[in-house]
Amino acid sequence: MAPGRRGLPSQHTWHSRATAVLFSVLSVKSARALRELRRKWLRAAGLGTCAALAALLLWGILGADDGVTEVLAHRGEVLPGRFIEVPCSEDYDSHRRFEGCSPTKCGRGVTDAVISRDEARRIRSIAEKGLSLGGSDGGASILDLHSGALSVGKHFVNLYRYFGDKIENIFSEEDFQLDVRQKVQLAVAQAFGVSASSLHLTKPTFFSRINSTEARTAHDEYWHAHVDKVTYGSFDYTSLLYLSDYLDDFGGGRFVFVEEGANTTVEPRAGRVSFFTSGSENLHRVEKVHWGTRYAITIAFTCNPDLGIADPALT
Ligand SMILES: O=C(O)CCC(=O)C(=O)O
Ligand SMILES: [Fe+2]
Repeated sequence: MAPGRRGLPSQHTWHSRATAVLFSVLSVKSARALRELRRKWLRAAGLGTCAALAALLLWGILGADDGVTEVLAHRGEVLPGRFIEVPCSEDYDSHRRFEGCSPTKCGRGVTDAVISRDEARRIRSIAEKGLSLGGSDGGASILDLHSGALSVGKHFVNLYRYFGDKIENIFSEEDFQLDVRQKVQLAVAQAFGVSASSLHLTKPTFFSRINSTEARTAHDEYWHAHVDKVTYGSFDYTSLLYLSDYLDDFGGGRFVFVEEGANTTVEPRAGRVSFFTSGSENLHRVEKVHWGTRYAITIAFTCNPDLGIADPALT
């Protein structure tokens, strides 16, 4: 062996060492890369878990807010009729009873077979015409064709007084000749086993238009749970005729029967009639409308002939 080369690593040995160094550098690098990858993966998994937990929490909060457990009427179905009986509250005992009319059978029903979608469209155009004359500054406007009350800004005006004879240019005789009241009255009477002639239209019976504009006055706060018999006094049977479609015309705005742990919704659909006895067995509210415009009519019936009103007419 040449002395000069003693002690020097052979090419092979050097190469091996270089490879070893390279490998150890690589293995340090790859271990670091692996650690980095694991850290990234853990971070992504952690973020994913957090997002899933947040979504669950949000869903829980929103779900708890609505507490909806059952849908009495889906927007997409066409119901010939659905009726759920519920025990009557004692609310009717503190009012004068009218035999054969005051509720002894209580409950709630929905039908899509009483008012056609075409009728609903015509009625909606009356609501649109009337409400276009005014409208609340907040999200909820009403038009009561019987009393003439119309939301304007933060108040109400009397449509008939305010517009006088011009009203005849706005509404046609035909607008007032729709026999919606009569059809709804028959459906309500039939469902509750009372005679239609014992029911009388009562006030307020009104069109409502709701959008997502922020409330300005208490009149705009339509979303609070309430009992119609308490709120309106004369009501024995409440009916609602919907004039627009949930999720096509507006979002939010479902009707909710409020019960402990078992809320039930009615999803509005043009032509859908929802009706129920007006006592606290049917505590209810309307969800806030998030987008679009929701049109409906509240048509109320009383058993007390003294509290009855005539059908709206051009006065
Ligand atoms: O428009 C609705 O769905 C409900 C209205 C209501 O509760 C009422 O007018 O008392
Ligand atoms: Fe109500």
